[in-house]
Amino acid sequence: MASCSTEPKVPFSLEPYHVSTELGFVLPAPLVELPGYYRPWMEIAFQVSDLVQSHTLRSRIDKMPLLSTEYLQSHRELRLAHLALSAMTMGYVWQEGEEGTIQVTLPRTLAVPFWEVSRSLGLPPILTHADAVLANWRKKDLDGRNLELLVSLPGGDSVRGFFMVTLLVELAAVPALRSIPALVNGVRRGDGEAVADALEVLQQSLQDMRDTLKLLHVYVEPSIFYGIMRIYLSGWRDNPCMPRGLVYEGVGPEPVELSGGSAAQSSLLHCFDRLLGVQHETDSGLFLARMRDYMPPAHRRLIQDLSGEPSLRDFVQGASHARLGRAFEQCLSRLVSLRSDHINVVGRFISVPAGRARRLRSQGRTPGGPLSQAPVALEERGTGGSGIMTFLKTVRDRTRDARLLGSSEVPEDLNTAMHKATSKGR
Ligand code: HEM
Repeated sequence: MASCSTEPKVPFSLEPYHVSTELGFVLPAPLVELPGYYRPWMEIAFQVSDLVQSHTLRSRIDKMPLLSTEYLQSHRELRLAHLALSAMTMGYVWQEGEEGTIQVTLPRTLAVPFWEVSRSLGLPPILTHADAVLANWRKKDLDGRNLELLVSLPGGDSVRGFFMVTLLVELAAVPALRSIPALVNGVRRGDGEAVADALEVLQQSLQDMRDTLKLLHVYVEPSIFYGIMRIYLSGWRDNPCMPRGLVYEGVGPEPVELSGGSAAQSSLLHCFDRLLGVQHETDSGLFLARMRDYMPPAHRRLIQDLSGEPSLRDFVQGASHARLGRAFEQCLSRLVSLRSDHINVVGRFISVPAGRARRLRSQGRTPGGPLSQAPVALEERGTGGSGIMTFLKTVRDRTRDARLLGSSEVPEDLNTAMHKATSKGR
């Protein structure tokens, strides 16, 4: 957040940003059906996983009629259409694995409506976090206690586990999102008590997000994630299997490069970084900024607008308010821990199976089970296309760097550097 001394007249509110007080960034009550005209899409979308497994998805999509998008009217209709068309697109592109993509062109009957729906929503024509997680759920029972996915991809229960746990992480963050107006308005007014209260809510949400993230270890099987699911989340940018991108037939002759679906496209941590004054390094900052192009525009605008608010970090530093300082430091410390937990997840779900597959290949053996299907080109890369571990560790370390100088928990190397700097002048 930038420093700014003038106090705007209108209090900050989440109203303009499509953030629900109950569900945060999650789309409330997603539709489960489109008007009957769109049955040819929905019949295929609900069976993507089976059709890929029987290698018949491409031929089904090739025979699909070209439908007009003019009967899609509400935001929720467009979101369901985007989810359905994106799942079909991922299945179409990756049905034959990494070897079978070089010549792929997305057929007109899929490419044209997908392009139009994407343009109406301000989302890119590829599967995003906003599709697979935020708009891909429904209540299974009338009492709403069980949730299920609307549209799935190959990988069985692990796909369900992966998308559902990510959804639960989004829900765990809702109290923190709800406290953003109190936090921003508190800084504007110079009200240390109100800001400390809001930071304590953020701190608790970050802990709840950490606890929820652990569920991945229960509900997702690493070899299924690595060997089967991952390719269907992958995009056609920075991906050696599709170096030139994907041609959207009927849209234009040039291939288009787009990153795959990743929770790096979740708006949560982007907002928390802005609030807490975390500054990312150039390369990782550019990657994260690019991920914002994959978010619903209203959520992207929230992140942008938070950057224009007076700096919370400067406020805390200037306030000499013990509870406020503690709450701020705790938030950063939990955000660092959340990122460290996530690095462990990535180690278990990507680095370990990738290492095993590489070892077997170097011994001239073919990995068995789901690992035999793992895409080799993605070994060192995330589905969003990043070089994984360096990126994630840099992002985590820069979060740590945002801690306040003089904090008792400042890392040792920084203390040493400060000591050297201050003793020079003596
Ligand atoms: C099997 C589970 C997961 C794996 C293997 C995984 C993997 C990755 C990878 C490789 C990246 C680097 C960016 C890219 O290229 O996509 C990334 C980024 C990221 N992921 Fe995950 N992820 C998992 C689950 C989650 C969940 C459940 C969340 C929580 C919502 C999450 C949040 C993030 C965030 C926020 C980033 C951006 C980096 C940051 O801000 O620290 N991930 N993830």
